Amino acid sequence: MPGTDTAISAISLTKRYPDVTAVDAVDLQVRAGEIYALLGLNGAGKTTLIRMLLGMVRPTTGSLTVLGRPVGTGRGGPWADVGYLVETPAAYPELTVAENLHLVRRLRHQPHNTVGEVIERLALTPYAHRRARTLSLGNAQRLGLAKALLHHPRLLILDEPSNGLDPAGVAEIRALLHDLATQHGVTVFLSSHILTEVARLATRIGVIHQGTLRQELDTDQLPHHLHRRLLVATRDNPTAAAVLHTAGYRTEPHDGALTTTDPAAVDRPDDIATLLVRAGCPPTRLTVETEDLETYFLRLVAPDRNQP
Ligand SMILES: Nc1ncnc2c1ncn2[C@@H]1O[C@H](COP(=O)(O)OP(=O)(O)OP(=O)(O)O)[C@@H](O)[C@H]1O
Repeated sequence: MPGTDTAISAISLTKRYPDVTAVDAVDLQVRAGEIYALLGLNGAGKTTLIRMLLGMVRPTTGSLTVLGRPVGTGRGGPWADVGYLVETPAAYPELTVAENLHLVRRLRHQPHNTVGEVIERLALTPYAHRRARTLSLGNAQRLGLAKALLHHPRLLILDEPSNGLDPAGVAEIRALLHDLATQHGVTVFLSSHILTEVARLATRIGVIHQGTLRQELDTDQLPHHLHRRLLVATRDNPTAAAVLHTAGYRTEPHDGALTTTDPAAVDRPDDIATLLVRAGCPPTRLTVETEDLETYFLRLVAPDRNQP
């Protein structure tokens, strides 16, 4: 049984469609107060998993509790404490932003002033009296987030919340979600296909690929997972390679230089420099390169894909 500090608990959660297993035996525990990012390529199973969390899609097998309550498609779930945004949010197109929010407010039994507050919080003040159908994609997304947040939920479940936002909007939403989690104890579960973005926001990342959860990692451990290599160039690379080989380092030629992933070399480039200077082959270039986050992500989810 999940404890009270568990916001989401899924055990062997599976959704099979006739042609594809969209989510395949996923075990997931999200702790209260975490910002958990589900990361995956298009078609990985993110939306299906999120729809199951919200009771919009019935799992084929597996069990699921949200805020300690079993999720069914009927009434009586944890929904009063949950805010959500799934794909491009729907709004009444002929109603204004404020009117749309007042409708949600009445359904959620919230006081009148919550609408003004959430409009301000989501930087929607200039658009409050614009019809929803005239909003840009980014502002429609903001309206969707406003609807999700209006009733001060304890858990936010967001499918691609940065979808359609420009870089300033992405940064704003990131700051907002960070503030909700750290200052107000809100648990945030979100999906994304952009590792660089979630790496700046999430406390934990789950990588989903072809319906299975391939890896979970704490974001602060991310640097330890990135591949590193030492790149060294000299005026005579074949001789340098021979010197390093004799000293026990395996190198490979790369673009006018030599590279090695040997941790002893990557951690101590000064040793390599000393060795080469003593052999009369001083380095003209010596750098440690760290894999970028996107390359790491692709390596995790699609090792068979051609990478640059
Ligand atoms: N209602 C459905 N009927 C049949 N197959 C479906 C259905 N919904 C999703 N799928 C399939 O399940 C798989 C996972 O889809 P899903 O939408 O969950 O992925 P996703 O990670 O959210 O992708 P994206 O980033 O493109 O939104 C895909 O192969 C998709 O075609």
